[in-house]
Amino acid sequence: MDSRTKGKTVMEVGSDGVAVITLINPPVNSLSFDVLYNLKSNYEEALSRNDVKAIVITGAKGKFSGGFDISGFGEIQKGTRKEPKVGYISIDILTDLLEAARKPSVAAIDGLALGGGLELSMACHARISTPGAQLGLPELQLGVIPGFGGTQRLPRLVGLTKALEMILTSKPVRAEEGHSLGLIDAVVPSAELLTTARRWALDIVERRKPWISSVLKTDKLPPLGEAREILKFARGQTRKQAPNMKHPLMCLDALETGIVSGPRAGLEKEAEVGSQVISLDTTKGLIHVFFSQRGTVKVPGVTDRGLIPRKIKKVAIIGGGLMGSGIATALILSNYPVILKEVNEKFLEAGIGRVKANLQSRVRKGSMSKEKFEKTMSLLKGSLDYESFRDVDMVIEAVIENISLKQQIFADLEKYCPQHCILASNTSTIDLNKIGERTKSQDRIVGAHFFSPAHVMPLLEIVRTNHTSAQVIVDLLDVGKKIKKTPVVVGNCTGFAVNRMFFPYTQAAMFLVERGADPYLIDSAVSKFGMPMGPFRLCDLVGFGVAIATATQFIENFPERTYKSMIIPLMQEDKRAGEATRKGFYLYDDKRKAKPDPELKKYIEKARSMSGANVDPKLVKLSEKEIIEMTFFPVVNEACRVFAEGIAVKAADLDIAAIFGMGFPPYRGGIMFWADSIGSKYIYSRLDEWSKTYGDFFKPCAFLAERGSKGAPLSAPVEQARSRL
Ligand SMILES: CCCCCC(=O)CC(=O)SCCNC(=O)CCNC(=O)[C@H](O)C(C)(C)COP(=O)(O)OP(=O)(O)OC[C@H]1O[C@@H](n2cnc3c(N)ncnc32)[C@H](O)[C@@H]1OP(=O)(O)O
Ligand SMILES: NC(=O)C1=CN([C@@H]2O[C@H](COP(=O)(O)OP(=O)(O)OC[C@H]3O[C@@H](n4cnc5c(N)ncnc54)[C@H](O)[C@@H]3O)[C@@H](O)[C@H]2O)C=CC1
Repeated sequence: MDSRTKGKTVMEVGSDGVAVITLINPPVNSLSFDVLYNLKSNYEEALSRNDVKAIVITGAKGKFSGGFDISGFGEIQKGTRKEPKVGYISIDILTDLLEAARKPSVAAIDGLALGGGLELSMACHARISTPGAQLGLPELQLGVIPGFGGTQRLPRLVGLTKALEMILTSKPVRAEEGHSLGLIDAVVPSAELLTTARRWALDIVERRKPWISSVLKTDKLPPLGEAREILKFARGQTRKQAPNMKHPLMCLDALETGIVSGPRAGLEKEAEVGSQVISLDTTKGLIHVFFSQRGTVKVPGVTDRGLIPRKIKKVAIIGGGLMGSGIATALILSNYPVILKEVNEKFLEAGIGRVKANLQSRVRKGSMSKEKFEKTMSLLKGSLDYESFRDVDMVIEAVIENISLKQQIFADLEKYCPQHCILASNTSTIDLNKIGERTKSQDRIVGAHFFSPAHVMPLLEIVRTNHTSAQVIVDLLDVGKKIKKTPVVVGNCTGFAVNRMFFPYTQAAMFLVERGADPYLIDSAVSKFGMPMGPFRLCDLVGFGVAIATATQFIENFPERTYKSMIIPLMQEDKRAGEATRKGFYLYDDKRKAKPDPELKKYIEKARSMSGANVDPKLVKLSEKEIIEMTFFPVVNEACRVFAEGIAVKAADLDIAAIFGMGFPPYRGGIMFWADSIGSKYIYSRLDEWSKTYGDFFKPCAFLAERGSKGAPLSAPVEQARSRL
C-alpha cells in the first residue's frame, strides 16, 4: 500500500464467476476516500468483465467495516481535503453504480458493519452475516447523519419505527436480531460466510433468490399519514432530548423526504443535509471527542514502552460504603473475584447488601438474569481482616477521606499483600504521596479515582505520582478497559484533574448567589447549556458532607483562589444536607422531585452578611450567556493551570475528564475545546476584568494570560512543559 494512501480494496475473481472485493483498511476497514474510490474502480471492472456474473463484498480480517473514515470529516472541516460533489458516493457510486447494476452483489459481513459499512451492505442485493456481528448506524453520535443512503434504505428494510430507534439511539443490533428484522438474509458460521455469500449471489443470478434493491422496497413502510405521525413524535422527542443539536432533526428531514417524495428525493435530501452537518460546531465537538476518548490510553513514556499488562486475578477493596460497593459491583460485573473488607460484621453486611442492590436493580430492569445475578454475586467475598489479602493482585482503598486512616491502611497493606500487588486509593482529593508516606512501596501506589455511582459513571481517573511505575499504569489501564471505563491518566495533586475543575464551578455559583443572582436561574441556564444539572442541584445530589470535605482540602491547598462561602455550612447546621435529607438548595418530595424553596433566601442572606458581600445589581440581572461565562470561565482557568502544571499530558484528556467526570456536554467537545471555540483572548479579558472588580477568585493564571495575550489556542501543547509526570 502506498504510504500516502489510506486503505484499499482487492478483487479476486473465482472460477465460479463471482468477484470477491475485500475492503482493507486496518484496524476496522473504515471507508476512506481511497477505499471508496478503489471500490468503485473494482466494481466497474467487475461489471465490465465477461467472466464475472456476480459480486461479493467483504472486509479483511474478520471485520466488514466500521464505516466512513472519521478522520475524513476532520480533513473536510479543516479544508485539507475537498469534499466530493454532493451525493457522489451515496448516489453515483452506491445507488447508480452498485445497486442499479446488471450484476447482483451480496455483502458478506463478519464482526461489524457500522455507519457507512452497513450502508454499503444495504446497497447490495442481499446480506449474509456471521453470528453476533454488530450492525448499526451510529452516525448521530458523531454529529453527522447516515449519509450513504442509510436514511432511505434502513426504514425500507426494517420498518420506520425500528429504523428511527436504531438511528436516533445510535445503538447497534446483533446479526440474529438483524435477521429477524429483515436486515440480514442469513446468519452463518464464519467458516461458511464466503461460500454462502458466493452461492447466494449466483442464486440471485439464476433467480433462485430474489434480486432486491432495498431503496425500492415499500412493503415495510407505514401508510403516509401514520409515517408522518411517527416522525412528528420522533421530532418532539429529539427536541426534548437533544435541544442544542441540529443534526438529528436534519436527519429526520431526510427520512421524511424519502417517505413523502420517494427514495431518489430522499437520497438527494440526505446528501444535501449530510454535507451541511459536517461544518456544524456540534459535529466538530463530537468528532474531537471520538478521537480524544481513544487517545486517553496513549500515554507518552508509558504505553509506548512495549509493556504488557499483567493479569489481575483477584482484587481486594477496603471499605464497603458508597464508593467501595460501587467499585466492587463494577469489578464483579467484569468477572474479577473481589474481597470486600469492612470494619465489622454490620458494615460488611451493609456493603455486600449495597452490591446486591446494585445488581438486583439490573435484574428488575431485565438487563440481568437471575442465574447471572447469582453467578456474579458468588465472585464477592467479605472479610474483616487482611489474611485473605495474601494472594491479591490489586487493592483499592475506599475508606472515608481521612489521611491518617489511609496512611495506616497502606502501611498494613505493605505487610499483608504480595510484593507485586498494586496499592490503589480511591481518594478524591488527598495527595497520594501523603497516603503512602509510611510505606516503602511508592512505585506501586496509584490513584484509582472512580466517580459516584462507580458501577455506572464511565470515567476512571488514574493518578500517578513521580514514583508510580509505568507497569502499574499499564495494568490499571487494562483493568479500566475490562470494566468498560474511560480512563484518563493524570498527575498527583490535591483534587487531581476532575475535582480541580469541578471546584471553581460550584464556587462561582455560590459567589454569584451571594451577590444577588438567583440560584434557580443559574441552574436553569447551566442545564440549558447542556450539563445534566446545575451546580446547586448537583450539590444537593452529592450531599453537603462531601461538598464540605472537598472544600476543606481546597481551602487548605489553594487558599489564594478559593471563595469561602458559608451557604452550605449554614444549611448543614440546620440539618439540611441535600437530597438525602430531602432539603438542600431544593426541597424534595417522596419521589425525589426537586422544587425551589423560598426559605433558601434566609441562608443566602446570612451567608452574605458573614462574607461582607453586597448585592450587585449587575449580577442580579445576568443574562444566561453571562451566567455561563461566569460559572465556566473559572473552570477553564483551573483547567489551564492543570494543563500548565503537567497534571494532564494533553488538553484533550481534560476534555474527556470534563465530559465523563463532570457531565460537560460532549457536543461542545470538552472544556478546552469549548474554550478554544470561544477564544483565549476573550476568556482572558473577561476573567481579568472580573478579577479587578470581584477579586482573586477570577484572576487568570499565568498560562491563560500568556496565551490570551496572543490569542493562542489553549489546547496547543505546552512547550517545555514543567511536567510532573
Ligand atoms: C461525506 C461523508 C458522508 C458519511 C456518511 C456516513 O455514513 C458516515 C459514517 O460512516 S461515520 C462512521 C460511523 N461509524 C462509527 O461511528 C463507528 C466508530 N467506531 C466504533 O464504534 C469503534 O471504533 C468500533 C466498534 C468500530 C471498534 O471498537 P474497538 O474494537 O473498541 O476499537 P476502538 O474504538 O479503540 O477503535 C480502534 C481504532 O480504530 C479507529 N476507528 C474506529 N472506527 C473508525 C472509523 N470509522 N474511522 C476511522 N477510524 C476508526 C479508532 O480511532 C481506533 O484508532 P486508534 O488509532 O487505534 O486509537
Ligand atoms: N462519595 C463520593 O461521591 C466519592 C468519594 N470518593 C472517595 O472515596 C472514599 C470513600 O468514600 P465513600 O464511599 O463516599 O465513603 P463512605 O463513608 O460511604 O464509606 C467508607 C466505608 O469505609 C469503611 N471503613 C472505614 N475504615 C475502614 C477500615 N479500616 N477497613 C475497612 N473499611 C473501613 C467504613 O465503615 C465505611 O463503610 C473517600 O476517600 C472519598 O473521598 C471518591 C469519589 C466520589
